[in-house]
Parts: sequence; structure tokens; C-alpha cells
Amino acid sequence: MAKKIGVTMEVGNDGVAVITISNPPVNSLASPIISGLKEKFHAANQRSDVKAIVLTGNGGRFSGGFDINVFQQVHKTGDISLMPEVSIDLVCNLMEDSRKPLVAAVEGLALGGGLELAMACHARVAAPKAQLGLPELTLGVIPGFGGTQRLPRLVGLAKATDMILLSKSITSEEGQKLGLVDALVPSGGLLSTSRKWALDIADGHTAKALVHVFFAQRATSKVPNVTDAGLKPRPMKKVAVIGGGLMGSGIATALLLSNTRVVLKEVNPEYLQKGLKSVEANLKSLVSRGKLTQDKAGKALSLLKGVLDYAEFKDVDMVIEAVIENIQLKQKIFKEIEEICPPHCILASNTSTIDLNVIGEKTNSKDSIVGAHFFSPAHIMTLLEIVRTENTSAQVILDLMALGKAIKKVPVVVGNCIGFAVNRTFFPYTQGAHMLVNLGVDLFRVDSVITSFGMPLGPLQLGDLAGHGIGMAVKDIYAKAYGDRIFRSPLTELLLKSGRNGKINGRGYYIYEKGSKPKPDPSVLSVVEESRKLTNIMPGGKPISVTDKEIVEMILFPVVNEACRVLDEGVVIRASDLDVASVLGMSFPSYRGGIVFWADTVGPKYIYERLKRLSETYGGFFKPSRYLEERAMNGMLLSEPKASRSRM
Ligand SMILES: CCCCCCCCCCCCC/C=C/C(=O)SCCNC(=O)CCNC(=O)[C@H](O)C(C)(C)COP(=O)(O)OP(=O)(O)OC[C@H]1O[C@@H](n2cnc3c(N)ncnc32)[C@H](O)[C@@H]1OP(=O)(O)O
Repeated sequence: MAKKIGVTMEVGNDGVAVITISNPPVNSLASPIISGLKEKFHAANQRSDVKAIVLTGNGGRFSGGFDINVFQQVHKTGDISLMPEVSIDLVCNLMEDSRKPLVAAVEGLALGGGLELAMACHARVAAPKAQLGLPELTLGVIPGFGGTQRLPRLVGLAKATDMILLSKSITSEEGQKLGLVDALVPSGGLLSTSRKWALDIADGHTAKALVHVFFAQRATSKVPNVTDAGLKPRPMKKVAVIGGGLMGSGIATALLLSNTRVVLKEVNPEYLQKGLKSVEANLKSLVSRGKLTQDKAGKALSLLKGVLDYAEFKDVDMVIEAVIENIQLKQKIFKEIEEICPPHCILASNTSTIDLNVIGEKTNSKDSIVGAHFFSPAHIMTLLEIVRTENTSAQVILDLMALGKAIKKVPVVVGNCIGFAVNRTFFPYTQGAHMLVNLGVDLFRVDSVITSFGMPLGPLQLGDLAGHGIGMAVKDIYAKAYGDRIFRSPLTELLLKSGRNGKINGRGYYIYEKGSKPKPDPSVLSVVEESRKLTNIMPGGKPISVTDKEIVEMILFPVVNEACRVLDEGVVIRASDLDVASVLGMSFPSYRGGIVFWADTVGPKYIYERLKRLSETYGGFFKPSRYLEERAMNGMLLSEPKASRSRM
């Protein structure tokens, strides 16, 4: 059968024109293809029903490059006019300067002119293991479709030089790491993802998301009945930090960097020395990274005083308690400091989970009690969750907001519940991953898919970093508070039993060695197998088969679901506060706008339907919240304000 050579264009109901190169077996860019591309790109830009364009190749290959036969004809005839004009008219005017976004959907291979066409597009979505290269020099010509200019801008000069001068190809996986490929998706999802990318660019989503985060961050400084009540923040000249561990020393460092005098209290000389050394190490590391001058570090350190009792607490303006998550200990400390400290002193806890009313139970000055929830490392992460109880005074909130800004944090005022806003919203993040692993999905794949989505760490590696001991400590607190939607996984307990505390002792799901990247630890798979036997949730004892998209949905949709409950209960003043908290506290990708903004781009109705189906299969962990159902059914966005105001 004669091979079908040509370029086709199909415009979908979504307004995306898919332009396909067909020239078996490698979709080489013969003259008819070049002229066909020019015609179709021109048409796509003219048509009012086309919002965006996807360029792809037929038969599982993007394009093997310019048609080498033409070179042969030119050699034979000496007729250079056989060479079609490609660089300016096609690659620059019609593609790169296209008024409509153009995304290349690359599968199999994109070589020579094929890769050069893909680089003239505004984004590249690729299937795994595609071969990408500019092998023109092997034919005695240069990458004449602009590759010598575009490749260095995408992957850097050194790598581009290597690829061009040595005609070295790379895979799409390496291309993603280098920035040549914007998204890596299974072949099955290549076109749909490319269409979505093209529409997102057309709708300015990426820009929209970042602009949203910009204004959302500024909106956090507006707290009704606090910042509009005519109050003035009181200066915090001297602050005491109780507990010199990872968090306490980080908080002390952040305070010192804003020229605040700090008293650091520990229970014994050994712990105190350790805490003081940690502060010193934090400052030294900032100096070594060029973030702080040596003399500023010295000045900061001069403001620090280590103590073993409360004698220095008589004139402090604020106490920030940062001891272990033990309720009795915290209650004891709050009772003691209330007796010692001056009446105006703010009594703050850095607890990440415990109800503040419980912590302050044995005190009388409830209006001075507030949560100052920092995120680790406290001197680096910018989010400061200010947790208010129904008794916390407006003045105390305003003072802590002002201090937060002074120490270069972004204060977000949230309500008092287990996990407050961020940790509560994201507790399903780890649980969803545990469920997938217990359902037989490879744990390292789960982390890889979630980092491809844009999170800095996958949920399992995050567990390693936080330490599995902490995971165990808070597990029961969440189970007690949100038991109806908790997935009970034995994995954390089994890890600890096998001596895997996480990065803290060099082993968790990954192996952590100084000076090298974390490496997946295959020996952890025996622990995973034990967990799977205990939970026994694999259907018919067999691992489930899920796409990468389903992995993202099974982990992040329950997070969105919990965010809906946080919105519904008025734990945050506005939805955009939760976007800011998710970006700054959990490093949710800012180019996706934050957890609620992203959910609205995916669509509440789609999320609701997916969760409903998942809950029918896997139970209450996925059960859609009332808020999500209501919004989905009424075609409302999750970010639309509730009729009734927040509870704060
Ligand atoms: C000299 C002229 C002077 C002009 C001066 C102007 C200078 C400015 C330059 C202007 C243009 C430059 C810009 C762009 C240049 C290019 O793109 S050059 C081509 C770059 N591409 C390649 O080098 C790829 C070469 N091909 C391969 O590496 C492999 O074929 C493959 C694509 C990886 C596939 O391998 P495999 O699956 O093993 O199949 P093969 O058996 O190798 O090939 C299958 C058939 O396909 C034919 N073919 C392959 N590539 C091309 C191609 N680019 N053009 C035409 N035909 C191609 C191959 O010959 C096989 O054919 P059959 O034997 O008939 O089956």
C-alpha cells in the first residue's frame, strides 16, 4: 500500500488544532511535509475556532529530521534550489512567532530538523525513552532549522555543544532534567496532556497562577478585626525560645537575624550546648552560602543567651515554646511561664499539631496564647502559621504578625484545629502514598510521579526527611481527630522496627550518605511486602495497575478534599490563604497557583466524581466532603467565598 505522505490538521471541540506529520517510516521532513506544515500552521493561526496548536508525528515517531534524500539530490544535481526554505518562514515566522501557543507532542524520536521543529514550539511534552538529538554533523551539515540557537537556550551551552558537535542524542528523561522537555507522560496520555498544556498556555494559566500567588500572598496581611481595628503592633525586643532542638534553634536563628535579643532555654547543659551550636551552625551555613556576612553573623550571635532556668524571662516580650510534641510537658511549661513572665508577654507554641486550648489548659491568660507554627528549617522556610484560638486577642495576633514580617516570614492567620491549615490539609498526602504502596504500586514510582507533578519531594521521601518517629508520634492524634478518613498503614511502624528512622539515621525508603543524593534502598522492599501482607488490600492479592495521572489523583485529590473541609470550617480567612500556605509551607508548585487554585483549574466536578468512584472502591479515605460535593453539584469554584464568613 502506497505510504501516506502529508500533514493533517484536526481541530477538537477544545479548540486545539492537532497538526500531524505523516511520512513513514520516520516522518522525515520531505518537501511536501515542509509545505504542508507551512499551510497548516498558517491555517491554524487564521481560524477563529483554534485556541492552541499541538504538533505531533504519526506512527509513534515525531520526526527523524530533514529528508536526507534531498541532500543526495542536491549532491547529484548541484541544484541548491531543491532545498526548501525552512528556517525563517516555517520555524520562526509560523511557529515560534505563532499567535497561538504551539506544543510539540514528542514520541519515539525527534532528530535533526525534527527536534528543531519541536524546539521552535513553545513547550515540549514527551513520552518516555524518546530519542532527542541533532546529528546533522554526521551528514556534513549544521542544524540549520535554528537548533544551534535554541538548544543552548534550553539545555545550556555546554550540553548543547556536546550534543551538536558529537551528534550525541539524549532520552526524553534526560531532556526533562535539562529543560528540553517540559513534561514527561506515558504515550497513552501524550496527546491529551499536550492539548492541556497548549490550552493552559493559551489561557495564561501558568502566568495566571503565579500572578494569583503574588496577590494572594499580599492578601494574607489583611485580617478582619485585627489589622483594621486601629491597633498598633507592640515591639518585641526580647524573645525567649524554649527548646533548642531542630525547630527551636531554627526559630532562634530567624529571630537573631532580625536583631531580636533571644534567650534560649534548655533543660540541661548538654542540650543547651547542642542548641547553641545548632544556632551557630545555621548562621555559619548562611555565611558559607553567601546569604549573610561574617560580621552580621557575629552580631546576631551576640544577641543570643543560653539559660537553664527562667531568671531571664522576667522582661521578655514573647515566649515561643518549641519542645517535643508532649501535651503534659507543654501544659507544665505554659503554667510556669505565665507565672514568671510580665503580663503583656505573648505565650506562643510552635506545636505543629496539638490543640492550643489543650496546651493552655492550666493557664489563666488565654488571650495571650497563640500558635507560632514555623516550618522546618525554621530559619529558611518563609511560612509562619499564626494559630489563634477563640480567646487569642487581636493585639497578640497583630504583634505576632508584625514579628513574623520582621523576621522575613509570611504570616498566615489560621484557626485552631488538629494540624491547623497546612498539616491538616496535607495529612492525606502521605496517607494516599501509603495506600498506593499497600495496593502494590512501586514506592519509588509514586515519589517520582509526584515530583514530576511539581512537588519538591515525593510523599515517601518527605517522610524520610521529617523522620518516621515524628510520623508515629502524630499518627494517633490525627486518627483521633479525623478517624473517618484515615488510612491506617503499618508501614511507618515497620520502618522504625527495621531501624529506618529516615534521613536522621541515614536510612528510610532511601539511603542517605553525606555528599550524595538520596538513593532508593531496594532492601526496604521487604518491609513494604510485610506491610502489604498486613493490610492485605491488593485486589485478589495482586498489585493494582495505575497510570501516573491516577497516582497524582489518588494522592492530591484527598488533599484537595481536606482543603475543602478546612475552607468549610473557616480555618482560613480566604481560600487564597490556603494557596499561599500550601506553596510556602509544603512547596506546592507556585506555577500551579496553590492547592485550591489548582483544584479549580482541574475542576471541582471532576475531582468530586473521581473521589466518589475511588471511595466506592477503596473506602472512606476518598469520601468526598460536603463542601466539595456542594460546589461540584452547583458548578461553583472551590475558591468562591462562603456565604457565611470564616470563624475567625
Ligand atoms: C548537502 C546539501 C547542502 C545544503 C546546504 C544547506 C545547509 C543547511 C542545512 C539545511 C537543513 C539542515 C537542518 C536539518 C537537517 C537534518 O535534519 S539532517 C537529518 C537528521 N536526522 C538524522 O540524521 C537521522 C538519520 N536517521 C537515523 O538515525 C535512523 O534512521 C533513525 C531515524 C534513528 C531510525 O533508525 P531505524 O529505526 O534503525 O531505521 P533505519 O533503517 O535507520 O531507517 C528507516 C528508513 O528511514 C530512512 N530514514 C531515516 N532517517 C531519514 C531521514 N532523516 N530522511 C530520510 N529518510 C530517512 C532510512 O533511510 C530507512 O529507509 P529505507 O532503507 O528505505 O527503509
